[in-house]
Amino acid sequence: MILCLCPNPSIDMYAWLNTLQAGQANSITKEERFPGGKGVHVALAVAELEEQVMLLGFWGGPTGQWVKENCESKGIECYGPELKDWTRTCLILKSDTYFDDTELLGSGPTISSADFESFRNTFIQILPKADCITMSGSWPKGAPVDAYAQLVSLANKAGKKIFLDCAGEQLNQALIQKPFSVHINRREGQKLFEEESPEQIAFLLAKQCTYAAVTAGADGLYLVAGDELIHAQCPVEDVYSAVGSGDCLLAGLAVAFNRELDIQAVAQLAVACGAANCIRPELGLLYQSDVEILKKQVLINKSAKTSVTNSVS
Ligand SMILES: O=P(O)(O)OC[C@@]1(O)O[C@H](CO)[C@@H](O)[C@@H]1O
Repeated sequence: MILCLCPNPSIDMYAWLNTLQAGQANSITKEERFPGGKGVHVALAVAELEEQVMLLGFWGGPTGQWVKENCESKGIECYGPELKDWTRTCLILKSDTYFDDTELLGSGPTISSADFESFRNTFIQILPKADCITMSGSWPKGAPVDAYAQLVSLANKAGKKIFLDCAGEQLNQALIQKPFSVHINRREGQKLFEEESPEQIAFLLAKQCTYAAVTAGADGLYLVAGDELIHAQCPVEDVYSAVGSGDCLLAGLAVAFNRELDIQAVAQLAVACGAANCIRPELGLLYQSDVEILKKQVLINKSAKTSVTNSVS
């Protein structure tokens, strides 16, 4: 059983536009809605890979119910406090010709300390049922800055493997607790370590966790464990959208570790899941049939640590 946390779910809406001009009325020519928020995507991908899933989130108003019911219809067990404030909408502006995918991220409802306590208590209650835990995405306003750190500490004490994907101060605080696996993208790594190379970022990150996963867009995944580096890439043509592919990659990592696959097979499944999301129009979703085909196309390189120049604070 994999427990996925999504503190700030969303309705992700693709809005198609022919043009986009600030200060003008712009017509949306087509709109599509999907259940979203990083942890919701992870949970849906894990369910598609035929693992049992629990999903813990804050569910706000009718929009929150819509996301929750969508997940329940896929067999996902949903938990977490209900809020009066509505779950956010994240807009992904799409255009065939005019611009690249442009995201407008809602900030979501504001939670109280009682709401956070309720979330934390539910986490403690369901933790014994989980074999491993994914924690990903932002927190709603009002959450403590060490929200993930508190939950990582609880999960570590219970001996559960954590797969963490977050940014900023939540990440800094959580790293102090040494989560099992940390997943960041290259951009976040550059900010964190002032280092350009994804390999070096992964080695630096690996000082604070057992497995460090750094994604670099089309350049794939750099996965470091101790002195060992795996670089895995899955070349795909006709990328529809990369939004949500990091979430699907995280789902692949958690599922592969949970199945106790060897490290190369972990990297292979993870990048195939990320690529499977890119080729389909459904935002943040993947199909197992695509994953099986893409797994065979994954290119893997294994090497040992050479030199890391920066030091980690
Ligand atoms: O604000 P967060 O939670 O960090 O990220 C939100 C988000 O960008 O992440 C998903 C794509 O990865 C989308 O569902 C959503 O728009």
